[in-house]
Amino acid sequence: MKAVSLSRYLIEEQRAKGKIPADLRLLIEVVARACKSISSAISKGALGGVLGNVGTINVQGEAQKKLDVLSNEILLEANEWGGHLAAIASEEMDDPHPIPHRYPKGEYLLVFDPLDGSSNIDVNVAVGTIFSVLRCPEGVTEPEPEHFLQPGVRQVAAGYCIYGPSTILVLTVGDGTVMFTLDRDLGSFVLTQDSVRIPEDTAEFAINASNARHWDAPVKRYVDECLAGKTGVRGKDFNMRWVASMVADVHRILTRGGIFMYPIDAKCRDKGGRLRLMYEANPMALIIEQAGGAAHTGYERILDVQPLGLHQRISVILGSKHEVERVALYHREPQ
Ligand SMILES: O=P(O)(O)OC[C@H]1O[C@](O)(COP(=O)(O)O)[C@@H](O)[C@@H]1O
Ligand SMILES: [Mg+2]
Ligand SMILES: [Mg+2]
Repeated sequence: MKAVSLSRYLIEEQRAKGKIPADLRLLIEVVARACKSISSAISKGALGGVLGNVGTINVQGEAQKKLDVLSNEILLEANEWGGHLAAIASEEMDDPHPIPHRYPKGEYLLVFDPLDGSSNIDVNVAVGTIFSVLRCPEGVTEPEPEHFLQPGVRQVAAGYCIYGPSTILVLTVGDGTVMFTLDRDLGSFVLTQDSVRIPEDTAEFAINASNARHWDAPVKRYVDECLAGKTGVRGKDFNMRWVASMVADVHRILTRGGIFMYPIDAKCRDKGGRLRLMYEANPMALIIEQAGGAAHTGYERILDVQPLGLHQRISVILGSKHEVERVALYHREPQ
């Protein structure tokens, strides 16, 4: 069977379902091209001089890694001349980046986490890029931060690229979730999984257990019940995994099911949570829902949250549907 490249897939989707306008297709292709460059830089490791810190602090107050900065530059450079965008926002930039020579029809807003899982770069563990595409509101010529503040349901596309043993691009345009693997010999992303489906049940959970003493009661109850295994109320043993790269933890869930939690807790309550709404929670929530999973804060569906800030943080509980529903139920029940 002939390999289906990302470009061919997008063109066929555009023709068959009219789902992907030409501008959006080109925008996704530009992002994918940038991800190939990031993948290449990462694979060089110490030989490419890309490990370690730069010595600067980003808008989140976190030390920037050389690869955070480089990935951001690669994505900016690729997209600012693409002509399909009105503005770009990133984890690594305080404010939106305007497009210098905006094509009159540049009607999209691109938001990204250029390098997710930064703490794993120097130890050679999988990292990734997460992106979200929104429509620029009608009549807006110079987008301001407020124009990005649209609930996740309004995303027209979302995806991530994981740089692991292989480089895989996962994409949704709101019509299912698909995966492409980078063929380094051909230099192109090739479709390797159509219609990704997450099993509704699971016996695997992911949470940073070092925060256990800060957790709220519903999360503690859920994890305690998993840990009790066969002898507890769940009547089955659970496995636990935590990569500390959201892309890698989400990728495992898309591949074999599971639940991922970075819930709001006493430690991060004043910030609203740990993970970022616009370029981590929202794109991942769309990808997960489009694969039959669920994504919740514990109190509401992530995609329904009205963002209040570009770099807003939020509680995240996502993955196998029945497990996410169970955690949400524990949040509703009186403790
Ligand atoms: O350090 P912790 O608590 O394990 O947090 C890990 C989480 O932080 C993140 O690395 C944050 O992403 P960035 O590297 O883009 O800041 C997530 O990918 C991951 O789920
Ligand atoms: Mg991240
Ligand atoms: Mg990051």
